[in-house]
Amino acid sequence: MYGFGISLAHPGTEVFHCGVTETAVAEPIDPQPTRGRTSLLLAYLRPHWPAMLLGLLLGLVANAAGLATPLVTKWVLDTLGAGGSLLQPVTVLLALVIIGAAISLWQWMLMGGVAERVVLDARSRVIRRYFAARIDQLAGRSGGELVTRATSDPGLLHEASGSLVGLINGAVALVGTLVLMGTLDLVLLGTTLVAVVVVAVLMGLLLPSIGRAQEAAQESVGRLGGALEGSLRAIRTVKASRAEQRQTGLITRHAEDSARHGIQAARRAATVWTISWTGIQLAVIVILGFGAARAERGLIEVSTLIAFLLYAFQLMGPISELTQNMTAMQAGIAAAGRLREIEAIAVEPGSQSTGQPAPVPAAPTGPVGSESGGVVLAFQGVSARYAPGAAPAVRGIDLEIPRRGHTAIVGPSGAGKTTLFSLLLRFLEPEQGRLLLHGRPYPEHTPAEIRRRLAYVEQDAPVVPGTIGDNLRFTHPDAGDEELWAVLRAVDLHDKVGSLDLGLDTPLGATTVSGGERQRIALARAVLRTPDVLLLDEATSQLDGLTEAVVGRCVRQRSATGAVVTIAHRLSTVLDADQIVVMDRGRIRATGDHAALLRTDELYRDLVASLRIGTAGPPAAPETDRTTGSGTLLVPLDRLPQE
Ligand SMILES: Nc1ncnc2c1ncn2[C@@H]1O[C@H](COP(=O)(O)OP(=O)(O)OP(=O)(O)O)[C@@H](O)[C@H]1O
Repeated sequence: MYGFGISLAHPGTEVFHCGVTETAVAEPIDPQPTRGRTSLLLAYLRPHWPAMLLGLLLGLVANAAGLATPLVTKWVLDTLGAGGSLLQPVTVLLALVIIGAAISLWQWMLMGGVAERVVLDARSRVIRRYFAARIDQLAGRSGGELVTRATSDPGLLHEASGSLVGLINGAVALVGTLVLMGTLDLVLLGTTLVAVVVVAVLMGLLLPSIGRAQEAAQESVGRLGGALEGSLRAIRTVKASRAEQRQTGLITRHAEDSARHGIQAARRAATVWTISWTGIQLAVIVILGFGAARAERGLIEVSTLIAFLLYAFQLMGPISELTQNMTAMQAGIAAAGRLREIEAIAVEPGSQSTGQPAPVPAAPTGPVGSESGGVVLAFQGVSARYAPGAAPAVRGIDLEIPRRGHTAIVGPSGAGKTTLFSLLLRFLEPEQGRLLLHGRPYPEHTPAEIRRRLAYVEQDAPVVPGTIGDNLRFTHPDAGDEELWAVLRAVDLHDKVGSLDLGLDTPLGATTVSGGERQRIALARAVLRTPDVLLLDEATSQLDGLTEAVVGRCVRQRSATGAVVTIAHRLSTVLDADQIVVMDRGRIRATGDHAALLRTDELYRDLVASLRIGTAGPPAAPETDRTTGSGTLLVPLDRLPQE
């Protein structure tokens, strides 16, 4: 009946990867002191206190009905012995049973609802926090581990949510039972107390170790999630490296660890229960022997002995309740500690991670500020690093992006090109210097205000879950079908999508489109209502000629009326640029156009050579010094499943 689910828990052992320092909320959580950790659990329960209070009251009433039952049974027996009418005592007995059952049912349903709402609250808070978090706070953690925190850990609060009410109810029922036993016969009570104390001591010794084993099991589940998610994401590499067995063994070991700790917890729980039951049963036998002897000597009535035995049998109820709720509370406390770690993740300025979603800022009505002249974005003496103490990723960057035209950033791997984009998108804050948008310093804008003026195409061009239409509308959910077809035309996907049975409603799995098509879908999303600046991190994998031509066309069209900044890996892109920025070891080494840089900058000449970009020769298939980190996916869009 009272199972010990292999439940959950995880001490807050993980250390935060804490990047930039501006936030005050990323304090590490001390996982140890139990009192402090209990308050973490209480924080999740607090919003539900009115329902919990009602649950407690209902539980106490049901307890009272249960406690009165043996006494009324004695009344029935005494009336029977005296030859009186049984109508009244039997009616009271029946009423007690029915009222007790009805109230227990109500309490059960009420607390079940509370438990679900506690879990929902916790899950919603974690999800909100993830999407409000600063990129650097999530980047250092495994995706699987983060998913476990949103799915499995809040589930552990389910049982724990009723544990406080259960503990109070159980304690009241235990004390009430003992007191009523005392009113019946003190000698028999003494015998019972010995059994209760033995059981309590054993439980006190074993229960904490059950909690610890459950925590260890949950930690292993978290590691399992992290390793599994990472390996599945790299499944092509895993298979190409013939590492299936190795990965299976590695990940299964986490599952085995979890099972080992779970089995430990189950064994200890079984021991506790066996000892408790046996202890109470032995006590009942002793009470029966003692009681019979006392009844024989006329020291107590037989009806008193029967009532006492009924209480003795009932004792297991509150003891079970206490044990079960203490176990659930241990698991809940550990889960609350893990969830609190997530709540301590630093969020971006202006985000509302704990309340309702942030209000959508007003649509841009045009360039902000006129003081910036022809410059849309500017870096002024910017230095940045990814973690305190790490080497700066970029240093002393001074750069202006004109309102119109194409700026291409080139440089060897690790030169800091992507870091410039991270700073522009406010994924990373500068340590020194400042950035300006339309002449206004970045801190005067929220990240959302800045990002709504930038369109960004990631190098890997990930598709988001959903249909082709969902992907295109991701930035502007209100875009109409006409707008979508227009951008599909712009990236030459119009015919292909048009030939699909479901058209824009075709589901788009990340593994069902080729790398080039993914790039074009991402580009289409970015050029739909393109704002002031298009940021394009060019794919390094060899893309098909059509995609390259489409990208070049979009860049040219866009740069005629607005600003385009590319991290360039292709001849055509570099040649097209109005301004080329050469980066090396975190610094801007030279700026100019292709011809000027070829004349003046040795590194640029080397880069050109390594890309086989000849001033005379035809565009070559680029060979780059970067790896893309993404596999090229080989099923073309026109062969997507038609449903
Ligand atoms: N998330 C990160 N955490 C810590 N260091 C990082 C992170 N991202 C980049 N770096 C470091 O910052 C420096 C600049 O990296 P960045 O990614 O900007 O270079 P890049 O020119 O874009 O290189 P690539 O062409 O290989 O992508 C490198 O030394 C890199 O190791």
